[in-house]
Amino acid sequence: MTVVIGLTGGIASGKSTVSTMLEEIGIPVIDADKIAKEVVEVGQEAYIKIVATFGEEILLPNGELDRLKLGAIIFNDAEKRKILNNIVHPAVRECMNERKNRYLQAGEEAVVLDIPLLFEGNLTNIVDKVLVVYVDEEVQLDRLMKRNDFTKEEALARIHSQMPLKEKVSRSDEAINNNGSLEETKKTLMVILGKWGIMKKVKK
Ligand SMILES: CC(C)(COP(=O)(O)OP(=O)(O)OC[C@H]1O[C@@H](n2cnc3c(N)ncnc32)[C@H](O)[C@@H]1O)[C@@H](O)C(=O)NCCC(=O)NCCS
Ligand SMILES: Nc1ncnc2c1ncn2[C@@H]1O[C@H](COP(=O)(O)OP(=O)(O)OP(=O)(O)O)[C@@H](O)[C@H]1O
Repeated sequence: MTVVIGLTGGIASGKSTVSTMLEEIGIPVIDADKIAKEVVEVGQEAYIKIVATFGEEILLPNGELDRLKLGAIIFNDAEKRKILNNIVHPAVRECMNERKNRYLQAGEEAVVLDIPLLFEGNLTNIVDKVLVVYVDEEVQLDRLMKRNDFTKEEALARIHSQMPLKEKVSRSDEAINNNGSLEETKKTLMVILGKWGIMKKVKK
């Protein structure tokens, strides 16, 4: 039986970093952020709905979504965020499910669904185990500001649009503290996979 792992955390807490480690050891990862970008490409159903709802002012001159502009709107307005989520999330869920089923049919030992909003979107029922990657808020703020070149205000708006990380940790099966080095994070990850019995067929 394939173990379906839901990997989640907060913005810039280190999910992609852990995803890369999982891929390196041969465990397939389905990335919700990547799919959320695919389903809003020009001409897709979700794209058309977004333009109809938010107006053409959220487009770049080439017709693609201006993600910075749309982000500035939805991370500062809970109602508008809900509207965008209701457009994008059903398409993301459908696509993730299709890909997950393909891995199940292929008989993979484990498959990871990297979903930033696993708890917020009530998606814990589609996974067997929940793994949360967490950091302290100062570390999160610092890494997010550096990675995206955000002001403190922009970064905090994004952090506060999500469920507090402490709550995610308390609802997880296992959690990785990613305040330290990448080596420490990898070590914790390997211990957790071992606990879940996911080591046997994994390529080293
Ligand atoms: C608002 C958008 C255009 C901003 O794009 P941008 O390129 O700046 O960010 P990106 O998509 O890479 O997301 C970065 C991180 O932001 C956080 N985030 C994204 N959307 C949301 C949301 N609706 N609510 C809370 N946090 C979110 C996640 O932690 C995510 O990992 C984009 O995030 C979006 O379309 N969001 C709605 C879809 C969504 O919920 N995606 C996330 C998981 S499916
Ligand atoms: N242990 C670490 N030490 C130092 N920097 C780190 C560590 N882990 C992650 N980072 C850096 O912190 C930033 C955020 O990490 P990452 O992109 O993996 O987070 P994420 O949770 O996937 O973010 P998002 O929710 O935005 O997709 C990146 O710039 C990454 O290189």
